[in-house]
Amino acid sequence: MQPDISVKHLNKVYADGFQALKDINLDITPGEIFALLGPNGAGKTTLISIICGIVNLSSGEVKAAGHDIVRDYRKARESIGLVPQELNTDSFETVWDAVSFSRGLFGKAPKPSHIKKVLKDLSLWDKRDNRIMSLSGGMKRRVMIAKALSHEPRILFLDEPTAGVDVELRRDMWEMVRHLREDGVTIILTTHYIEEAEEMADRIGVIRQGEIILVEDKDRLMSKLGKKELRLQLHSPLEKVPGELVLEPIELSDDGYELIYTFDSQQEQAGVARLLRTLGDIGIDYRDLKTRESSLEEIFVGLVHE
Ligand SMILES: Nc1ncnc2c1ncn2[C@@H]1O[C@H](COP(=O)(O)OP(=O)(O)OP(=O)(O)O)[C@@H](O)[C@H]1O
Repeated sequence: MQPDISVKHLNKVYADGFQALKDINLDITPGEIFALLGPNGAGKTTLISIICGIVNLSSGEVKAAGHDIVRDYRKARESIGLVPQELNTDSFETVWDAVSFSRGLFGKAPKPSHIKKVLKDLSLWDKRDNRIMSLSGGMKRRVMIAKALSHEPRILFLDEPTAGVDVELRRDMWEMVRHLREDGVTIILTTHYIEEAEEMADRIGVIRQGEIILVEDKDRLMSKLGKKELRLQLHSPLEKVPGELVLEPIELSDDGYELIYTFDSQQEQAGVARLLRTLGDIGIDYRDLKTRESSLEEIFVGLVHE
């Protein structure tokens, strides 16, 4: 299957000589939700802006829906909807007019049925005759998405879609993004809320100092790099980790009532079984046992600080 976005050996050096992107290679598959994670200044916006034709590339090749973004700019751009980080919505226009106008910018003939569907999908239909400036922040954000979808793009970029929105609205946005995917839209989002990537993404790319350091299926990433923790609450406190267990990745809590065993998801079964057997052999009783998996956030922090 031809990727919806194909980036090959992409480099970006800004006019001041700063190299913001270094040999980026990335393919985005049709219909996936791809989350691009990286610390501030890693190059996320630069990468998105190049794919969307807002910033010029220095070298390399980028295609969107099979069209080269330099040689075939119009076709490439037409296939993309972009919801930028900055809200640009201090407008006297009505929601309906603004969204219809955006479609016109791509040279597409008016299609009120599509505008109506987009506004309904984004719960903006009741607000269609309201001026944008009179809407709440959350509604304005929806208008930005509606504008980005007005010309029926097959690829949607969301740059920090939920920055500064409250938890409830964030959940609404996630729901909306899932619906878009069900409609067949390919979605690429950048986010600082790692929980957002964990919740939504099929695949995750991590960018650090202009380089993509990892691209991985989310579930595989979490099972590959994630750690699990097993906490055993003991009946009576221990003074130190028993000699039989000192070679294991095990710690004793300060009060002596808890043994904490950390293990890779892959080693799981053998290690835990051995541990529990040993505890039985040496007569240590526990009254409760809890496991915890590391979150994507912990994995991410580990990756970017390596
Ligand atoms: N026009 C420019 N000229 C020179 N350097 C720039 C320019 N735009 C961005 N940069 C630099 O390129 C690097 C990447 O910036 P970019 O905005 O792409 O990062 P980001 O990952 O999107 O960060 P954030 O999460 O803060 O939005 C930063 O060091 C930034 O200072």
